[in-house]
Amino acid sequence: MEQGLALHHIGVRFGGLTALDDVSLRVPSGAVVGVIGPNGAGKTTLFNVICGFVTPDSGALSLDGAPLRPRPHRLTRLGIARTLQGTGLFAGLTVLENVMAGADCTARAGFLSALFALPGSDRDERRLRRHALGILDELGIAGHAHAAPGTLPFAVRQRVALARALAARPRLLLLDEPAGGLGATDIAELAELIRHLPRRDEHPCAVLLVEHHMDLVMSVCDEIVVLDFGRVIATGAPDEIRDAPAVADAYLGAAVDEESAA
Ligand SMILES: Nc1ncnc2c1ncn2[C@@H]1O[C@H](COP(=O)(O)OP(=O)(O)OP(=O)(O)O)[C@@H](O)[C@H]1O
Repeated sequence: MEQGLALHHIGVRFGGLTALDDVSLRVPSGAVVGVIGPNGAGKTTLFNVICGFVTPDSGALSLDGAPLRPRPHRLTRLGIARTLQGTGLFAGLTVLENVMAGADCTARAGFLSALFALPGSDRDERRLRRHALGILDELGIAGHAHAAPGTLPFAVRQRVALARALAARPRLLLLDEPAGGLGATDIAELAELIRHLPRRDEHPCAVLLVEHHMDLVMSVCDEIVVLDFGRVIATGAPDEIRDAPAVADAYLGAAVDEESAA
């Protein structure tokens, strides 16, 4: 049986506009797969299909060979976690509490009862706290556990958002433009972190990365899928994608369009 996520011939239309057209791709367990493409190519729509925010008009998804009908509130239970553009952290909670809140549904019940000091929740809370601290430590930000997210630099907040997603012990992590707003050093560190995710000692997870930042995608992905006008125009290893004429054409076309619009 094929392990991992697969999209089979996905089509999405918004009125008369075809946002995704016959898109197929795989994210095998243990792999980092990138989705790139010029503005409007369909990357966010693809992400939204996998998260269940957008229901495809045609095609199907599968997880470990079984049919998958994603719903945003059930993703965690399926072993899928995501980070969104921006960090989306809870401003009123500490870093540690934010990460504890990302744990799975059973644990989250523990977290909520702990938050409201319900009886019998101490053991759950200690277990959750240990788990969350372990992830903060793994991501090199344990020193910020008791800080309010708003007091921290953006790059650290991004890591907290990643830690919160990992707290749910996902087998697949969806990253939506994680390099947005980061400088070159932060991006290099993020690349190292992403490469580490499928090799974690506990709970290794595959990654689907939707990203504009080409250097990051080229340096972390095992495979890259290139979208243009909603269609897959190339799939391959970073070296193959870098040299593919269709990819250069798509980006060049987009650059020319932007220039003439300006
Ligand atoms: N909810 C929507 N209703 C109508 N059209 C939409 C909707 N969402 C996206 N589109 C259109 O679908 C196409 C694909 O958009 P999408 O946001 O998926 O592209 P993208 O590759 O993520 O672009 P960017 O890199 O600019 O974020 C675009 O033409 C966009 O205008």
